[in-house]
Amino acid sequence: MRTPTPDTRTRPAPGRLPYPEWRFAYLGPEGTFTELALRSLPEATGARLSPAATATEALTLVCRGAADAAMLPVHNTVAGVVADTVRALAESPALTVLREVVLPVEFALLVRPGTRRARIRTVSGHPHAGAQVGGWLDSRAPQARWTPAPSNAEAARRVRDRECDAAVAGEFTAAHYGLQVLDAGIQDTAGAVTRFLLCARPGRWSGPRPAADRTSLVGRLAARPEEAGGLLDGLRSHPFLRSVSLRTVSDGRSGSVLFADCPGGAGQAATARAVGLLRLRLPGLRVLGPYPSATHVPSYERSETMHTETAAEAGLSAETGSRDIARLRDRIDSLDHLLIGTLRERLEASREIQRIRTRSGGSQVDPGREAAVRGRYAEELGEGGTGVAEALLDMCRGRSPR
Ligand SMILES: O=C(O)C(=O)C[C@]1(C(=O)O)C=C[C@@H](O)C=C1
Repeated sequence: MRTPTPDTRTRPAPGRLPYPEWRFAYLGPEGTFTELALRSLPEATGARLSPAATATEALTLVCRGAADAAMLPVHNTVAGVVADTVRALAESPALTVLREVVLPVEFALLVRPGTRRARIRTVSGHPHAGAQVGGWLDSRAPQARWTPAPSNAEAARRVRDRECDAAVAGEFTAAHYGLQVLDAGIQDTAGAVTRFLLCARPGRWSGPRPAADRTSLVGRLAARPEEAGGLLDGLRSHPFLRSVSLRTVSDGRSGSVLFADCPGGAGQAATARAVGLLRLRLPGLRVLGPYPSATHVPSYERSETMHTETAAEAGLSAETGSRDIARLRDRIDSLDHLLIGTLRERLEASREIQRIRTRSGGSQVDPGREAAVRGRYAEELGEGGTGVAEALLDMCRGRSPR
């Protein structure tokens, strides 16, 4: 399958320009798969799109208010997590994810017109592209030396400017840089897809709440990359985290960065439990989302308050005194997530018992059992425990007996 070429000159019908003033950053320069991913969103139609040289630069534009959202590649089914993106997300002040886009990716070898394969000495591309065409290059251009670039389109730019002989990029990238497609479909594995995330500052988008069915987390770990594996194994075996995908990359220094994907969004008990537990164990993690996965494609409306915030306000935290409070509140938020998830589960179990009992003619209430529940809470939590037990029982069976 060929990747479609985006026509940057085409303007859609006026009816398809609901948010013409949106400003998007993306991993550029022009001609990246990330640009394709961004252009696949209806919101990008007619909006101002700004290529950024790196993931960090794209997120900085968002944090400073110079862009409303940034599209970045985050994962590829063959090459894994995009380390630059995950590191940049971990370094950025609070951001969230609005949307996910998934695109099939196929690669071509691009050269200046007339270059023969035997004359290629240097080949460049994003490390992820390199990981997907390594076998092809070894067998078809073994003399070529690989030099990584921040993006495939940047590699194409380097070929155009004679800094390099060939680039591994999408076929559509050739037209942007006056290059020729020497070989197409050079990926070693068919059917690879890349996942992209549209990242924005929280609270800047309003409108209908889409069906958010995925929540991600990102953050720095104290563990060194070689220790991170053991840490992840421990987490993966926890019953709350069985359906959570956990991946780490090196932070480029001595530590690691974790990227986690949880199925489910706000209001789902299992997600709340998983998010709460992860943040409790790894307090440095930040929640991205929840957001609709690529199978759900809703539209967003921009918040009225969007332009009232200044760049100075963007992501800059308050002074030291409030930092401790913020940290502790983070912990409380994690604990509340956990509690809420657990409470929902308790509610379901309790209601099920009551249904079973009343269906067979019994009473909804079991005073003996309630006394035991009250006793346990009083014993474990002291005086306040009785009130907690009472509130719990009221919630689970309704408000009547005391
Ligand atoms: O354990 C039961 O029999 C329940 O029905 C559950 C439960 C509870 O939520 O703990 C709720 C109502 C009963 O009066 C007693 C206890």
